[in-house]
Amino acid sequence: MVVLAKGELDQIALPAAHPPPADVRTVDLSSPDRAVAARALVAACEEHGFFRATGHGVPPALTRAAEAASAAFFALPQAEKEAALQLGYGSKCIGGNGDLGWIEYLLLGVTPSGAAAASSSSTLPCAAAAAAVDSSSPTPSPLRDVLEEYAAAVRAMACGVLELMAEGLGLGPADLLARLVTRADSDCMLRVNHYPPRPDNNSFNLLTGFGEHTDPQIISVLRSNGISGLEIARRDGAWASVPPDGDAFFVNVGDTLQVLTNGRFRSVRHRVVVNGERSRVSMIFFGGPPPGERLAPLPELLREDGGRSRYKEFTWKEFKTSGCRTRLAEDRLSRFEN
Ligand SMILES: O=C(O)CCC(=O)C(=O)O
Ligand SMILES: [Fe+2]
Repeated sequence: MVVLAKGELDQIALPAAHPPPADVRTVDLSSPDRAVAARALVAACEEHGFFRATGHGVPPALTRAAEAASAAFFALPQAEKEAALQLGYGSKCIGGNGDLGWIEYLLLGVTPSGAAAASSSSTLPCAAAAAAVDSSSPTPSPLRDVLEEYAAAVRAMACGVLELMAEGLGLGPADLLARLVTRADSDCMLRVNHYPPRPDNNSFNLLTGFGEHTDPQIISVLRSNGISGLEIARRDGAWASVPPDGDAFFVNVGDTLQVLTNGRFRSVRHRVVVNGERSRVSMIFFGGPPPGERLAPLPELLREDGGRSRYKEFTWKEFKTSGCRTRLAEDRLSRFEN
């Protein structure tokens, strides 16, 4: 349940609008013709910063199990959910700076060796979010176990995406990008979002589920149940709705990848609108680099741009610390532009 105080419903109400469907490109990650798939991936990242991934290798039964276990958790009484500290439960507050949504969620820091509740309520840049709560002797949790297994499978897929991307961009070695999200200290997270149906006594048709933003990490890999709500901003700024797809995953370019590619790839602005009578459940893996990683346009790509870097160098920790003070919709990269 999402418990809103007086006046908060007005803050998350949205004007009625029905954006057209987004023209989402599909990339088959298991295509026998890798060069074709790599070109399609690069074109999609340049154009929208967003694509649908098929041939992803994540077992459908694992995805279904993770989603069903999450849905069962969200159906528990509120007090039980709030007591589940090891799962990083939160509701309505997105980040620490006043952004509200019709949402409840679980947020776990994931390392190659396991998952633990994140010590912050945000996947947005915030220094504290990097540090997962100590998981050395966690309380047994079947839900966390299945989410951990799911996160490992999606991380492997994200690595496949980043390897194909490196190939498409002509970068070497093959794991130049993938290794940023596979190190023991990589700052990766799994977020499970639940958008309950619209409240009955609500005079508004549409509510903000998750307000507009870009994801700060390198890459985000999202899947949702069959309920619509995700929208992406096109280059002209207009919103377009993403038709739900129960089998495929959606991949977002994050701010960090925009920087690494010197702006060639676009960190896609997106939001979730709650418009329905049925719950939406989405699970998103965020692939972020280690805190001390120095981030700047890759030299190979700079050469193509005549050596002109659009961004100053910064570490992931610096980016998160600076982003801590921002509201959700802010352009967090602007202060790092040259
Ligand atoms: O729940 C969704 O479908 C997307 C949410 C999102 O953009 C995020 O958690 O960063
Ligand atoms: Fe996002």
